[in-house]
Amino acid sequence: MQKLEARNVNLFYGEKQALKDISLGIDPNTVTAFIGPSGCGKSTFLRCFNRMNDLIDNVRITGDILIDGRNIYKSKINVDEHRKKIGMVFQKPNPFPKTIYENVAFGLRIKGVKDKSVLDETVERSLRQAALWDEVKDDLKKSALSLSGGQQQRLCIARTMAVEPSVILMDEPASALDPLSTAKIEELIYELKSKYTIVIVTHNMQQAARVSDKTAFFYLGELIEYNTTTTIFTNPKKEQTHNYITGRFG
Ligand SMILES: Nc1ncnc2c1ncn2[C@@H]1O[C@H](COP(=O)(O)OP(=O)(O)OP(=O)(O)O)[C@@H](O)[C@H]1O
Repeated sequence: MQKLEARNVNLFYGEKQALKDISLGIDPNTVTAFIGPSGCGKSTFLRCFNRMNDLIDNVRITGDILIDGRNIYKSKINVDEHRKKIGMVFQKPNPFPKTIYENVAFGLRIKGVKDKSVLDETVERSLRQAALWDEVKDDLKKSALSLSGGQQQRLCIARTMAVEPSVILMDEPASALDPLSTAKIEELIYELKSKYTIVIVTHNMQQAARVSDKTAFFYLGELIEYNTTTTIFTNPKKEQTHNYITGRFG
């Protein structure tokens, strides 16, 4: 079964249609990149998968979004419960002004977990998965805000993983980072797909080519082409995709 599926999704901000009849399926344990010029709807589409667009006024969505075969817009699901299954990492690292430890433990504390050994284990496991443990293990009581931007972003990934989502959505997770931190995030994305299904919005085409299995190219709210990343970058079927990846627009 596909992990994520969109069927004929249309999205309107007021009168303005931002997504036009988008259908696509994403297999579990893969990395999928959404690419396309600014304003083409990549982030809007990404936000459909955790119902984050619900938080924006005047948004109307038609069509179906399925996660593990379950329609998340139609069935009577608990949206908060659902969002917990879907982790999200944003463009700018957004750690809480708390200690490194408390950032990672946050989701569990909200769930009511109080057992210190459970919290300790989860914090360590999540920081290891986010390839940050060795850098911070002696500083867990320090403020998360004392970390570098790249470390803060890995901390946010650890915080996301601590609550064990099955899907991680990433909206330009490395665009605010230096090349070394970007490389670390890319390595991490590659490793994480054994456990998670990852969808990443990126402006960086080399990044899409490096980390993703499949790539979806969007233009003016339409999904123009969706295929294996190798095909999109070496043998695209549509002229618009070809023009975009060769830098003729966008
Ligand atoms: N909250 C909003 N209210 C109204 N219109 C919006 C809102 N968010 C996005 N839009 C519009 O929807 C369209 C798609 O925007 P979106 O941010 O999804 O594109 P994008 O491809 O992710 O762009 P970028 O690469 O610049 O982040 C744009 O025309 C944008 O102006």
